[in-house]
Amino acid sequence: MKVLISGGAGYIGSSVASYCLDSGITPVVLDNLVTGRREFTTGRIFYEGDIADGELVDRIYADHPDIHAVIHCAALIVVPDSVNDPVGYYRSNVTKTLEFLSHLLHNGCERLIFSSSASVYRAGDDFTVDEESTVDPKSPYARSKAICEDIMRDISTVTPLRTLSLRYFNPLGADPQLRTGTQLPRTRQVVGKLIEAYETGSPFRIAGDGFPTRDGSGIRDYLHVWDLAAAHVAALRHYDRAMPSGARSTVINLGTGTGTTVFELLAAFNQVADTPITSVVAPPRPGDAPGAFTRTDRAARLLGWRAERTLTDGLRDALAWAAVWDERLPEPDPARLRSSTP
Ligand SMILES: O=c1ccn([C@@H]2O[C@H](COP(=O)(O)OP(=O)(O)O[C@H]3O[C@H](CO)[C@H](O)[C@H](O)[C@H]3O)[C@@H](O)[C@H]2O)c(=O)[nH]1
Repeated sequence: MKVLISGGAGYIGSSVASYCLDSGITPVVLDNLVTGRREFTTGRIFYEGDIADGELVDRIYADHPDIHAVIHCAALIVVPDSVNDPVGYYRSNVTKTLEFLSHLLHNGCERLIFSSSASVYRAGDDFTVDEESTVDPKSPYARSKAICEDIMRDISTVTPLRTLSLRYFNPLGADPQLRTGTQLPRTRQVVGKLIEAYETGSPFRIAGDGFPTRDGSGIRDYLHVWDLAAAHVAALRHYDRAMPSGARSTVINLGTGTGTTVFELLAAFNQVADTPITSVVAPPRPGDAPGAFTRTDRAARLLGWRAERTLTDGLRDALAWAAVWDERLPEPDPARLRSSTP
């Protein structure tokens, strides 16, 4: 089986590509390398360019007429950046996705898997959500994902293209073989901040302890990126089963089913790290929500998939990835980051 992965040089896309290779599936990577890493494409079929570039998409299909499905991961993902630059975010995530979809339709694509986000949900009082929970995106980033899902649903109704949206909770860790991982060693996400505290000796800042959770800190559903990648391969293999009752589009949540607070995450990190880190309670980040974790029944039923790796596995692999990162990957060129938009 051959699969086109947009954003296949990013954190999730490259992990999915690695998992595909290990499963006997050939990934064809399309990435403009604005945030993706060329190093993650080494030895893989790779097209450098934009998802909105119709000629390029036509060329990919001409070169690979046996593409069975498309996994669309390419997107900008930083929530605060999306608040400051809604035009750029809607252009990258919505307008370009619409262009990409039209080029895929033109080339006869019938199966799409879309990287969506748990951030589209409004969580209930017990912090759990499932696929029937209210969609109430709070940032341009989250709204761009919800809009894309709506666009895909409309397109699926009247074209041969069926769409499966996978709503990710919080990925962490790296490919256990350390071929791919986060593009930067210290991401802005919480695990990046824990690693930064570990490496620099500065205290980790717990962003708020006044949320209505069991210990006051934010709660999330942390999912090993290798489990997340496995879910994509399950989705490729069980695509028809994932569309119950002849549905043309559906959504599935990908999480572990377990909520972890920041205090609990910190304790787990200190179990894994050889030197424990210190912490301070800081104010919450602007716009931060208490958080949510997912019920996992639909993913189990439709994909036959459940997360298998533990939080400890994820933190250990994140630390291992950070340790090899400096020797493997040079700093990205800041001029390139500034000058281009995916
Ligand atoms: O230095 C930090 C950073 C984070 N946190 C806490 O850690 C938890 C997780 O924060 P993350 O930033 O790792 O994750 P979020 O769920 O808040 O947001 C993540 O998921 C979003 C989509 O749901 C976007 O992808 C976003 O870029 C990504 O950071 C939150 O409770 C946050 O308050 C801290 O305590 N200290």
